[in-house]
Amino acid sequence: MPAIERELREAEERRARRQAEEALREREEKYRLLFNNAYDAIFLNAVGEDGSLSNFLEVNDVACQRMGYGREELLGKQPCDVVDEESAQKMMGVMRELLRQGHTTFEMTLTSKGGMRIPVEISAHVFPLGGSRVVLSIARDITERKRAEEIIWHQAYHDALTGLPNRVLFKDRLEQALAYAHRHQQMLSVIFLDLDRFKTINDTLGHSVGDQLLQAVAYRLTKCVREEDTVARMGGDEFTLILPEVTHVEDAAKIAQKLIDALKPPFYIDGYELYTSTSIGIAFYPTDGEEPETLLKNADTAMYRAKDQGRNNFQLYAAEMNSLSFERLALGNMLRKALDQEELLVHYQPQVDLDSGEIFGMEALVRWQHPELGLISPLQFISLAEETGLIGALGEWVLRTACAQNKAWQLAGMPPLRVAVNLSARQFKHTPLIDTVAHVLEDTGLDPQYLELELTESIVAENVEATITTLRDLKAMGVQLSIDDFGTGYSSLSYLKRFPLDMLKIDQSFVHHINTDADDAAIVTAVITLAHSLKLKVIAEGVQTEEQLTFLRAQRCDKVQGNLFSKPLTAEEFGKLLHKKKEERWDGLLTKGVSYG
Ligand SMILES: Nc1nc2c(ncn2[C@@H]2O[C@@H]3COP(=O)(O)O[C@H]4[C@@H](O)[C@H](n5cnc6c(=O)[nH]c(N)nc65)O[C@@H]4COP(=O)(O)O[C@H]3[C@H]2O)c(=O)[nH]1
Repeated sequence: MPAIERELREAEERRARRQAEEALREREEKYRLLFNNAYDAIFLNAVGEDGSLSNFLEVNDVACQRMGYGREELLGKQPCDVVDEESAQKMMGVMRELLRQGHTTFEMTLTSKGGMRIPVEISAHVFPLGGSRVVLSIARDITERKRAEEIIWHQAYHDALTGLPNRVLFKDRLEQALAYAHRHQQMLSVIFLDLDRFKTINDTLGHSVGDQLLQAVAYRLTKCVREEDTVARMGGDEFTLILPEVTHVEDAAKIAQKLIDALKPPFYIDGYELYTSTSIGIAFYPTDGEEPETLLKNADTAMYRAKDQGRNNFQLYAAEMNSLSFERLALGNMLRKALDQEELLVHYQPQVDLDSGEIFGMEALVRWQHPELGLISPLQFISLAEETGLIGALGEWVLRTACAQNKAWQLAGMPPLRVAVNLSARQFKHTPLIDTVAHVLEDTGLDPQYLELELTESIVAENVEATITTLRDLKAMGVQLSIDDFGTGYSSLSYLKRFPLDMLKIDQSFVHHINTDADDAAIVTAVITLAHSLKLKVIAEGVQTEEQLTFLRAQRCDKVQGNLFSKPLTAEEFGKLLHKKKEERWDGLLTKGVSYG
């Protein structure tokens, strides 16, 4: 081919190549323009062998802008780095579907660099590219749509005036709460509340004032309950509450009282000082019904009973519970005051060593001297103190009083004795026991060896490992430890070996019948033998007769306590007894069977 012709052809080829390259660049430019100016964020990822997604291979400008990242920065990330935890989990399920079908659409939430959550609808497709597979994801920002959906949802399920859940949402929540309570075998209570004489306010002062009052009432009601409780407005002046996980009837009664009290202070609306009160009905799952409708109906019935009773009170659907619950509620409030107003006192019951015949210690027993009701037994108020959370303060008060009194006797020249103080199960579990005991011993100056803590079987059997740790800490302090009411509870002897105990206390219910009931006698004998084999001392409580004492001595019981020797005494009486007994032994008593006190 002539040179000129070759040159022309080559020039033509170069021109064609340039044109093709130009066309390719233009096309690429167009695609890039489209890619970067699309309304949606676009991401490209490779799919690994195991179906996982690679780092972003490509992202458009919109993706960078919305997510607040620079391009290079975003390219270094994986999808799971830019979504919240819930979305990350969702993506795993979605990936399976995507790889199976080749495409899918789903909603999730992206997290921007600044931590902002961006709800998006993702449309994802899988394509083959260069021998492997890639996923192209187009993410449409649906913030506005979500907001609109939320507003619509809120309007459908909430009361427009107060913003509280409405009847529909209340029913839905109640159904869910009932299903949960059923699964976990828990109680649940439904409260129905109606404002007293609301109609009068509405009719005389107008709807605007009425509406504002309802809003203010709604606000006060929600302040009385926990976040997981539901307060709803059923319409008019009727409100309902769901209290999940109420463990005692008294808990619901207490909240009802709180609601009543919350509405007592005046409301200031449009220059008026308004007073309202409420009548409340309470129904419980499962005792008063298992269906939402039944529970609501029964709470409503109880509410009408409260109205009949003169308004401004609450009633339980099961009428027989009312007096009990009121009584305990009132007593709980009184107990709180009793602690402040020093109506509590400690009595001391001597404990006698059967070898020496001497008083070796005393049990501290709390008493409540109520100004009108008289002396109230601890059996009545200890459980109440546990339920109301007062046990921590009460227990510490008893411990401090008993230790201080014991130290005072020692300083007065009495032979040093050991004071035994009861610990309740809740006190053991829920209060910083070790710190409390250490502080009390330090403050009172009592040598730890003169303090004994009496635990019940239920304490030690409940959480063995935690109990062992606590008991070891107490023991390390030098405190004595005993098990109270032995034999009444869990009858598992296996733990005895594992606990650092000093003494075992035989419950008085066995002691009472040791001379008449062969079984009780056999149990007492067995317990003494067992305790001795574990190197524990045994004390029998509730010893009332000489026959019982004779039996216990024959069985080699170490120590005794009971009305045969002395009933629990005031601190003053006990001091006098110590004075009197300072020189004497209790042998005479033991052999002659004379009782003191
Ligand atoms: N029938 C009869 N009873 C006798 C005799 N000897 C003693 N008792 C009574 O038996 C109870 C012995 O105390 P407990 O088993 O620890 O049983 C105590 C203890 O579990 C609890 N308790 C008392 N004070 C406290 C305290 O400060 N804290 C805690 N957590 N519980 C306490 O209340 C329970 C009852 O205490 P109390 O009514 O003082 O009743 C005392 C005592 O008065 C007797 O010969 N015959």
